[in-house]
Amino acid sequence: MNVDSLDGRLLFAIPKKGRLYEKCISILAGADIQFRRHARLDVCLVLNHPIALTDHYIRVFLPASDIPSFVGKGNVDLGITGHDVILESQMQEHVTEELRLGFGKCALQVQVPEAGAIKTVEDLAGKRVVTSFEVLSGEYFGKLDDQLQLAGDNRTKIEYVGGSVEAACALGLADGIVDLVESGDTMRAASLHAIATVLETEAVLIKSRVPKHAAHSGLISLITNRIKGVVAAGKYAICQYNVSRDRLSSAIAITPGRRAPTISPLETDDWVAVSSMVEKKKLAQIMDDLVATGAEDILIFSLDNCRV
Ligand SMILES: Nc1ncnc2c1ncn2[C@@H]1O[C@H](COP(=O)(O)OP(=O)(O)OP(=O)(O)O)[C@@H](O)[C@H]1O
Ligand SMILES: O=P(O)(O)OC[C@H]1O[C@H](OP(=O)(O)OP(=O)(O)O)[C@H](O)[C@@H]1O
Repeated sequence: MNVDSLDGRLLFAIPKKGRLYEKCISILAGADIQFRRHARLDVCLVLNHPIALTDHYIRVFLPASDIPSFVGKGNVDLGITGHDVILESQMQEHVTEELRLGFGKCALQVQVPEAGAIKTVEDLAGKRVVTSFEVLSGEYFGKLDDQLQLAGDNRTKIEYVGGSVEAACALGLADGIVDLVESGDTMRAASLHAIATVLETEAVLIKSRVPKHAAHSGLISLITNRIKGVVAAGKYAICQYNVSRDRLSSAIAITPGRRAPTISPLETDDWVAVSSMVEKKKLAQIMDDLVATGAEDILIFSLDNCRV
């Protein structure tokens, strides 16, 4: 593909590797945006789109950490990356976070050796901190140093490393680190523990505040709505059950739905069937409560996709 073929097309960046990659691919597959990626080529044409999209849309694979600045400067129209990465690259004024995507959830935490003398961030202030997040860590310890009135050489020393941050204390490079924690396995394996949280983060869909092509705005909304549908389908399920009319109001209070539940008559006069959207993470409690209220034949259906 030559560079001219990018002209006028909508560009959508997703991380080329790493923690967010697989989920991004499955979200875009759910939005029915198909593509073929050639070996060693980080730009690829979308294959399948309905007439309005054909030849207007290109997927670009970039390092997660570069996506905010490409989108923020308007070179790329849409992107998926971590909220943490947007703040670290100081692009929050230049992009809008359109949608939280519900994956890539973790926390940026201050960590120190479990067995060491440092127990609090105040103990760590003024010492050496190693991190890949030097902007966010600099802001965090800058405020702390100010509060503790540390000046000059007594202020916290932040040093950047590109990876394996968790090894820095054991190697004698740092007194503490700032790094991402999800399960805590990496932290525990390095005999570290967290003493403060700098930031909670998850993957987000972003768009530029300064788009280069105003003509893309319709396509951007269409893609955003498709992705919203895929994300909502992952969050909700359909709950269907039968309940007697005299218990209907208490059952509806348990499953109010997004707008309202669908209620259908059954052949038996005094019973109805109820169908309602429910949050997946509340399913077990909802089913317990429905049983307790007298509902029967409770069925849960997964959603493949939706528009809500
Ligand atoms: N353990 C984790 N659990 C959940 N999300 C994570 C985790 N680690 C990283 N992330 C999210 O994924 C983003 C990219 O992290 P990842 O470690 O995959 O980057 P990478 O591809 O190795 O980095 P780079 O492209 O800068 O080399 C992070 O900024 C964060 O938002
Ligand atoms: O709490 P956990 O579940 O162990 O996750 C945390 C780890 O995940 C990330 O690194 P990743 O494994 O993506 O590799 P990287 O260090 O090469 O970025 C992060 O930098 C931590 O090291």
